[in-house]
Amino acid sequence: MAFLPREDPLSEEALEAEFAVAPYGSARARRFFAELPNLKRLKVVQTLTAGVDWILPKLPAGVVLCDAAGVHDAPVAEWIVGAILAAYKRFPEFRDAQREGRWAYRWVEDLEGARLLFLGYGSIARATEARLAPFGVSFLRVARTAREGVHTLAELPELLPQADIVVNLLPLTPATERLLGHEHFARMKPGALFVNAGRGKTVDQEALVEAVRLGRIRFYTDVADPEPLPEGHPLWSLPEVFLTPHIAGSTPKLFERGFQLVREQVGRYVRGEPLLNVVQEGY
Ligand SMILES: NC(=O)c1ccc[n+]([C@@H]2O[C@H](COP(=O)([O-])OP(=O)(O)OC[C@H]3O[C@@H](n4cnc5c(N)ncnc54)[C@H](O)[C@@H]3O)[C@@H](O)[C@H]2O)c1
Ligand SMILES: O=C(O)[C@H](O)CO
Repeated sequence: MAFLPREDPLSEEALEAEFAVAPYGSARARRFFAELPNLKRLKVVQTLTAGVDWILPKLPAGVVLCDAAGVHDAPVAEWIVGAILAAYKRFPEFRDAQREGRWAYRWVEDLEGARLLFLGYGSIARATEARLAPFGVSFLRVARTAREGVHTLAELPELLPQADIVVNLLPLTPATERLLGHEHFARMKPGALFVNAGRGKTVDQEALVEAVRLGRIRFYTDVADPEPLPEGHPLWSLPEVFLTPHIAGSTPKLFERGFQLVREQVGRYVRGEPLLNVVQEGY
C-alpha cells in the first residue's frame, strides 16, 4: 500500500501499483490524474465517489473503474430528507424572518400524503425511500430499465404532473447531460419542489432559472452548474431556492465506509474474485 503525496515524486513502489484508490478532494485528484499515465501496471481504479463523471474521461484504456455506490447512501438520503422537510416546514424562510426580528406567521405544509418522483432509482434513492416512507409519502420511480413499480424516462411526461416532489439522482452521462429542460419544468405541478442531489449538469440551467423565476417550482439543491456557482448567478438570490455547496456526501464516516469498501475490493482483487461496483461500458 502506498499513499499519493501532495507534491513529492511517486516512489518506485507506488509506480508499480496495480490497484489505485482515487482521492476524494479536488487538489489531490488533479495530482492523481497527472500520475495515472505513469502507473504502467495499473489494472483497477476504485473511487470514493458514487458519481464517476469526473474520472471517466481521464481513465487510461483497459483500466477497470469501480465506484463507491453504497458509501454515500445514508448521508445523501439524510440530506434529501432534511431538504424536503425544510422546504415543507419553510425553515429557511423562518430563519430569514428570525434574523430580521419578524414574527412571520404563516401556514406550512404536511409531508404526509405527498407523492415523490425519483429520477434515477438506484442506491441513494432506495435509501431515501426507506427513510421517507414512514412519513406517509408515496413514490414514483424512473430508472434505466423498467420493472414493476419502476418506469423509464420515456414516461416522464405523464409522471411529472403527478408528483409534489421531484428528486433528481441521475448520474451525469452523455444520455443525461442537460436532460431536464423547459418542457419538464412546464409539466411539473405548480409549486412543486424540485430537489437535486445528483449532478448540476443534468439540468438545463437557463430552463431551471426561468422556472424558479416564474414561481413554477421551488428548488432545493446540493449541486450546481458550474461548481462553485459564480458570483452574481441568479440562483444565489432567487426566492424559493436553497442551496448547499455539494456537501451531501461529505461526512466524517465517508472514510470509514470508503475504506471498508477498499479493503473488500483489494481482498477480492488479490484472490482473483469478481470486484464490486464495476462501472459498465456505456455508463
Ligand atoms: N450530492 C452528493 O454529494 C452526491 C453524493 C453521491 C452521489 N451523488 C450523485 O448521485 C448519483 C446517484 O448515485 P447512486 O449511488 O444512487 O447511483 P446508482 O448507480 O445506484 O443509481 C443511478 C440510477 O440512475 C438510473 N439512470 C442512469 N442513467 C439513466 C438514464 N439515462 N435514464 C434513466 N435512469 C437512468 C440508473 O438506472 C439507476 O437507477 C451519482 O451518480 C452522483 O452523481 C451526489
Ligand atoms: O458522487 C459523489 O460521490 C459525490 O457527488 C462527491 O463527488
